[in-house]
Amino acid sequence: MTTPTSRDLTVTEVRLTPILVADPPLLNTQGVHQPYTPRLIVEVVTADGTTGLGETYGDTKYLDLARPLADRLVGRQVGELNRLFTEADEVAVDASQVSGQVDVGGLRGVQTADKLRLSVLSAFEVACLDALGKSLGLPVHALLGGKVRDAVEYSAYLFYKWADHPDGVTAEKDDWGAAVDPAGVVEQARIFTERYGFTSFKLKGGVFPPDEEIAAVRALAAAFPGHPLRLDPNGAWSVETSLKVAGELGDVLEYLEDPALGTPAMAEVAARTGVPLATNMCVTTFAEIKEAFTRGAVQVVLSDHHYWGGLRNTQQLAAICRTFGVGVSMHSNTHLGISLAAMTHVAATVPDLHHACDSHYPWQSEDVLTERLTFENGAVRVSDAPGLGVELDRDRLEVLHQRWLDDDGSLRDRDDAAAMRVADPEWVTPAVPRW
Ligand SMILES: O=C([O-])C(=O)C[C@H](O)[C@@H](O)C(=O)[O-]
Ligand SMILES: [Mg+2]
Repeated sequence: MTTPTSRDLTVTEVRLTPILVADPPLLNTQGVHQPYTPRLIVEVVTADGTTGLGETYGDTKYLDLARPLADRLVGRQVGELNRLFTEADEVAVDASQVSGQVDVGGLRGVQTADKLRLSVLSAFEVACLDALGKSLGLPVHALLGGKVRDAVEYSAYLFYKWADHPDGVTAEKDDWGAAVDPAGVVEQARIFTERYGFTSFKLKGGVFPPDEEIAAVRALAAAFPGHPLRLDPNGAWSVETSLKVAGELGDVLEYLEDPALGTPAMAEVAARTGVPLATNMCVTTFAEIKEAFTRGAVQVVLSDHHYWGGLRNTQQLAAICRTFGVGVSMHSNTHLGISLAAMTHVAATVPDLHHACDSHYPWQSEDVLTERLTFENGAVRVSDAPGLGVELDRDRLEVLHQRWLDDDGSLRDRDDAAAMRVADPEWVTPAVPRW
């Protein structure tokens, strides 16, 4: 009989490294992406020398919470995941950071103290699971109950886009070219299929008047007949505009994502169209589920382990969705490979995942991993290596952290409207509904 090796999984250190990563000039209803976007890399180190990795938003209000939460983790066992949540509840959130605030990109739904805590906590939970998995020799999906699929399908995340950031702005060059009309969107979709094999397409809308976006989706439908298509204007439309778009695109859309803002408007749209509605804006917290589901406001919830508070909460969300007959898939914000790995592990464990998940990863030319994750036929293979199955490139981390240190503060909080004002000084965040 073999004696189990004793491992000391006490957390001895939590390293927090804010970084700025290159982001192309992607357009959304708020404005344009900054040339560099903030992320926070979390490393949880245990007494047996294992390091677990996590990643979350890197804006100041997330960083301000991360330090007190990290301090509470030291001395705990990495397996004490439930306690993370009770500890987090005790960390105060500055009310001015949340009350009445639109989030940093204006795109992530309601702001609450709890959601802010959960967004930070998600990175700690993932890092603890990574450390635990590495130490036990088990992949994260096994710690979550095991995978039900070997690969997770993602969709091409199409954006209206300028060829370059505005003149005079320091930025990394990208090779995607511009996409500001239907032909440009179709060309971008072709590049996505050639490079990554995606077969579903989501267009980020709310940028141009709805007729132009309808034309772009029609052009996609003609170029990729029968492929699942989605359009997401981030709540930029009125109920009547949403219904007009649903009427014109109903035959080609897999779903319409957050056409109008908030549960009442979504419920009204849902009641008057047969096109399924998806959301990552009106249901982003457990508290919002009851009203939205009982009113039939959404047919697909796009989970996001960052703002739902980690991988296990994502599984709980999926179970609630299943109970109500609501579909589940995944939302994505500008993220790196650690989060893509985490998304892939949890997605692999969700039995009824019937839609390809979103991922911004192809837009992120920079990462902190020794090896980038890859898409094959539009899917990421589920790693069976211990933990998340990714490795930190400390030199890259240092370079991207140095960029954050060198920044004068103007890029440390994502602000798409401010980035737009560089090109158009008159730009103000559009009032909603915009159309
Ligand atoms: O609704 C969505 O899918 C998003 O908000 C994803 C991203 O935030 C995207 O819109 C962006 O970064 O411009
Ligand atoms: Mg969305």
